[in-house]
Amino acid sequence: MTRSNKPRTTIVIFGATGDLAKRKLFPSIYNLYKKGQLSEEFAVVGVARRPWTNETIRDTVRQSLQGNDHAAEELEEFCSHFYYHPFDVTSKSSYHELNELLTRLESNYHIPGNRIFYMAMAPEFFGTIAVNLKTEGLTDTAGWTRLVIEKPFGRDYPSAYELNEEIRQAFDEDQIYRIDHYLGKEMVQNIEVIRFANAIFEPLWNNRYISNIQITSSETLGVEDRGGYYETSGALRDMVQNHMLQMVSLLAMDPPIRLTTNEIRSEKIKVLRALRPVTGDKVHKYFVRGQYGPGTVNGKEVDGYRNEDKVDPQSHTETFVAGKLLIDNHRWAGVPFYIRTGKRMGIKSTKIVVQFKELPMNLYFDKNDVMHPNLLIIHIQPDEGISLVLNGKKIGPTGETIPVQLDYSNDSVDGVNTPEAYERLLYDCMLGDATNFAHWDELELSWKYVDAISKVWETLPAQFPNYPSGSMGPEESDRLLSADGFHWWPLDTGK
Ligand SMILES: NC(=O)C1=CN([C@@H]2O[C@H](COP(=O)(O)OP(=O)(O)OC[C@H]3O[C@@H](n4cnc5c(N)ncnc54)[C@H](OP(=O)(O)O)[C@@H]3O)[C@@H](O)[C@H]2O)C=CC1
Ligand SMILES: O=C1O[C@H](COP(=O)(O)O)[C@@H](O)[C@H](O)[C@H]1O
Repeated sequence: MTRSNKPRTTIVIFGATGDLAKRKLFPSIYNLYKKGQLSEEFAVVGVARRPWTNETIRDTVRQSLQGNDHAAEELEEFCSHFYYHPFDVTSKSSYHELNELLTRLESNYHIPGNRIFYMAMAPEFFGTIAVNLKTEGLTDTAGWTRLVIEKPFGRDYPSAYELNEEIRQAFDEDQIYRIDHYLGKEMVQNIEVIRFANAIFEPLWNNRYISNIQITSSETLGVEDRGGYYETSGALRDMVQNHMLQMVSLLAMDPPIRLTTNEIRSEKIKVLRALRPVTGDKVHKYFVRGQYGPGTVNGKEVDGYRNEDKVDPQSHTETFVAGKLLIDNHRWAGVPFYIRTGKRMGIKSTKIVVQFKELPMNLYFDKNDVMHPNLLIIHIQPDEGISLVLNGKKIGPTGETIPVQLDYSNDSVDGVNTPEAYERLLYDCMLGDATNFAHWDELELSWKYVDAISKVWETLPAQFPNYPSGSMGPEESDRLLSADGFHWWPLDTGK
């Protein structure tokens, strides 16, 4: 790896004492370090209110890496690059002191003023911090400065717009890296390759050959300790506005003319522009919401959502969403994209199933009434891979057809341990590659799409809870597909 692939950088983590930093960011930075993707000359500065010291943050980093395979000496060397700065987001002097620390570290580590500011604290501070970074001179360096913004980016279009305007006072669009961690997942990134590097798929990737596409992201966990946040969000804002619509865009976009950030983003944006808005009465026809009640998940009895910590016992917040999306363009007219996501479901799985249309005529009608449709399954997590379901001859004299499956699994490739989404995204940010981050135009369109749905849901209380924990969501979700003559493919299809 050449030096240009490992820019000398300081990473400033706002919210370094929090959960995200400990669970995702520290281990990701460590993995980059171990793989040699970080320059030896780097510094990480943790910022939060708690009166921690450099030693406290280094201890926390050590704890967060427990269970990782590492040599003690290597770990100590890694931790020595971590610094802590107690901070008040509204105090100018906090920014001045931080700037002094950064300047000192840049001199010690020969870092040419490259700074990543990572916003990992409550979203209400994102705008204030961004503006202060500019006004107090922290973006005024000899190198580049980039702002990484965690979700949620607003809670609807107006609040997202306001936040964006605030941030744009301080950073240009090309300096802003809005995280959608699904875009860092190995198999989400593979969607593009499967589509654009295989002659057998792209010619069929349209409404002549595909009957429907199903995207499921189901979780077995409930809201855990995030009840407070989730009450203001719900599954539509938490998962659909970002991760689910990002996957729809990647599946539906036209081939970009080049694999550059701008060309890819431009094609994804066209998909979001072509989404048929779901408004008024249509919301009940095209979207289903659910909330989990008590039940059994992985053999364990669990409470319903309304009994979770920091949740209103009468809450109308949805923990499940299924929807039918239509894309009004030549390629996709008439092809439903079904999405489904929920908490406390029977299985943890993110999967895409592309169902191809039937052949015009079934030559094997006397042996099989119905032929199994061809399926392309993209396994995103926890297993990573691709399956193709074809029809073959059943062994023996009957001449019947049976579905046969070709499987590729990332796990079966020797020595492959696919990087964590955060690891990949941090590295992209260091390299200045914003392809796998959300552009403002994508946020604008996706918020407007989901706002129309939440507007209707907010006016009409739901009959909650309407699915037991451990199930696959409310029955209406099945009816959404059966009304069109389809069904959700079981999540163990292609395993
Ligand atoms: N945790 C996760 O898995 C995920 C989190 N996110 C997003 O990441 C962000 C952080 O989440 P998470 O780590 O879970 O949150 P936590 O509540 O665990 O941490 C919040 C952090 O912000 C700091 N903080 C809070 N108020 C202030 C303040 N006034 N001045 C300075 N620091 C402050 C806290 O430290 P202190 O109390 O010491 O000041 C703490 O370090 C949120 O936007 C969240 O939505 C996104 C996806 C997943
Ligand atoms: O962004 C979020 O994603 C997680 C699910 O992520 P995954 O990588 O485990 O699929 C979800 O639990 C959380 O509520 C949401 O904020």
